[in-house]
Amino acid sequence: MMITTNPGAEGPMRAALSLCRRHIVAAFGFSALVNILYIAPTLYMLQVYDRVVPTHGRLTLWFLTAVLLFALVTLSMLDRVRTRLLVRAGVRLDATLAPLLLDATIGRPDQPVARQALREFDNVRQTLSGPGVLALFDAPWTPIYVGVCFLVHPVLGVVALVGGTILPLIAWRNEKGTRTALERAQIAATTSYASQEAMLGGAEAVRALGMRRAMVTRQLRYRETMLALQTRAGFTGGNYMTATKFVRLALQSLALGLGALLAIDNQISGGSIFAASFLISRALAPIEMLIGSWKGIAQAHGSYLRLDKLLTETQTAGAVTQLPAPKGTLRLENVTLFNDTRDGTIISDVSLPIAAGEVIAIVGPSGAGKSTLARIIAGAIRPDRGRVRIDGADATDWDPEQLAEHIGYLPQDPSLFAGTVKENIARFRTELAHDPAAIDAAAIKAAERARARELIQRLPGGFDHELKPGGRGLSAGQAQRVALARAMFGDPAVLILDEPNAHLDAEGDGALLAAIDHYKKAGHTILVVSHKLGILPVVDKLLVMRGGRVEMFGPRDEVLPKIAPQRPRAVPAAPAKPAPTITAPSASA
Ligand SMILES: Nc1ncnc2c1ncn2[C@@H]1O[C@H](COP(=O)(O)OP(=O)(O)OP(=O)(O)O)[C@@H](O)[C@H]1O
Repeated sequence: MMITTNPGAEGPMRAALSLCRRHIVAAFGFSALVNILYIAPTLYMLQVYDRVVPTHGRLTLWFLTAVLLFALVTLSMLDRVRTRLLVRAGVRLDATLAPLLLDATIGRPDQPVARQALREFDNVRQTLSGPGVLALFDAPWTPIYVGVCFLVHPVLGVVALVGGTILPLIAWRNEKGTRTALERAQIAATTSYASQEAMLGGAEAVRALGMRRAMVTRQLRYRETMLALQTRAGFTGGNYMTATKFVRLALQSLALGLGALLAIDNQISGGSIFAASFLISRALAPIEMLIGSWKGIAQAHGSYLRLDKLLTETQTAGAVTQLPAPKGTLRLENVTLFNDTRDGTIISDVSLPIAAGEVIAIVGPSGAGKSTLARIIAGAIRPDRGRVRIDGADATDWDPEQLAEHIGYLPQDPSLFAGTVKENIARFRTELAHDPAAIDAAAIKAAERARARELIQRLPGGFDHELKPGGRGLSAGQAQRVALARAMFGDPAVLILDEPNAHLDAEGDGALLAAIDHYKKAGHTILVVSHKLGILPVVDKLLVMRGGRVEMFGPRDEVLPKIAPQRPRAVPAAPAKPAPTITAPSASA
């Protein structure tokens, strides 16, 4: 079932939980039966002391024992069933939420909670079927046990009532005393794990640059913060746990003593002494268990809230109308992107018309915002203001996965993944149970379009060459050409290539130029971010960026003399040597 968020409606986590409501309600119902059966040993004890021992009734003892064993076997089975119901609820929750959470992690990789989302979710799922939740289900039975104590004798009832009042107070103090520390510890842990993951991603550079000890020290500092907060919460929780144990043991013993006094005065039977102590212990057990498991419950609750926020923020609208395949007309309207602190912009008010079939080179100095603009047009990030229109329709009106089929994007860092070269080129469509033969054919065609087929076939295993995590196993130039083939998979109407020739040799440069030329002739729209002149022969227009703004935009032959007056007038047909770089004029020029 699809979970969507409407303003004012229940959050996505709650909506998912409500899908498991039947399991949870059933587990609660079984808890009621379990708690009724927990009285069986007490009744057995009463009967043995008060009926069997005085009358020497062996047969009665056999009968009572048989009934008790039957009750205990039933209790164990019911206990097992309620635990299994909660585990099943967890599995169901996983089936509903794991795809949404994985999707959300891709949507917000900048957030530590997104990086740890599945770990946080596993925490919630395991807590759901853990002893803390069972204790929560048992807790409503505490007043009933206290009531039964009153039935044995009002004095013993008062002792149970004292325990039933003091322990929830301790539990409440425990919750108040540890909540903030636990929340902070959890956030510190999430940040620490996320930073560790990032460090491992750059482990090679860390080793080569002699940053090993420095990075370990920094990582330990994060852990220290996390440990200090966890220790503080642990100490506070431990104090309350000790107090709980003391109160329970003291009241249990007191009940024995008082019971003995009452028995001496012939107000209760001998068996009732032990029965009352047992009932008090049973009445207080869930509260004691709750205090003991509170850390886990509070952490799971924190995770629940963070995941709910993440899902609410990243959820895409439900079904959107399927639009026809675009021809490739682009229009940028006041596209603006703020920086992280939102006190400045990375892209400011960019408005551009790009006709279908045009080839645009985006140039400008480092940090001008070229890659960021390319990422926005490719749909990798959303602008904070303004819109990108494709064939007149706002890009956000498209189903992102459907739109991505019509956009080929080559990021600055090739971003290949563990898997075969073919799987990477085919954008892992093999995972979606599409026709494998058609995917193979499309992957080979894309490699041919990118002029990368020969290069791939020279690899061990060719198209089935396995890449390691992070796409390792190829040279930078090879990776770039495989990523170019991936961009061209499915002959998309729009191609956005960010520094496609950054790592290419002369052969690669030529191949790239031929590939772009082919797409241009076929009427595809192409945007190329580049510092190199090699692509100029196929370029129609130049977009010059500076400081996140459009500095110049127009036909190549009009813009080029203004930004590179030192260049020879004729545009080279193809670079014989490594291509020189395109430089925008300095701000003062
Ligand atoms: N992920 C990010 N988070 C925050 N700021 C970013 C991010 N990526 C880029 N920036 C900022 O955006 C600005 C533009 O960066 P961008 O990568 O778009 O420049 P560029 O013109 O492509 O540079 P280059 O030619 O060096 O690749 C930079 O000042 C950079 O600090």
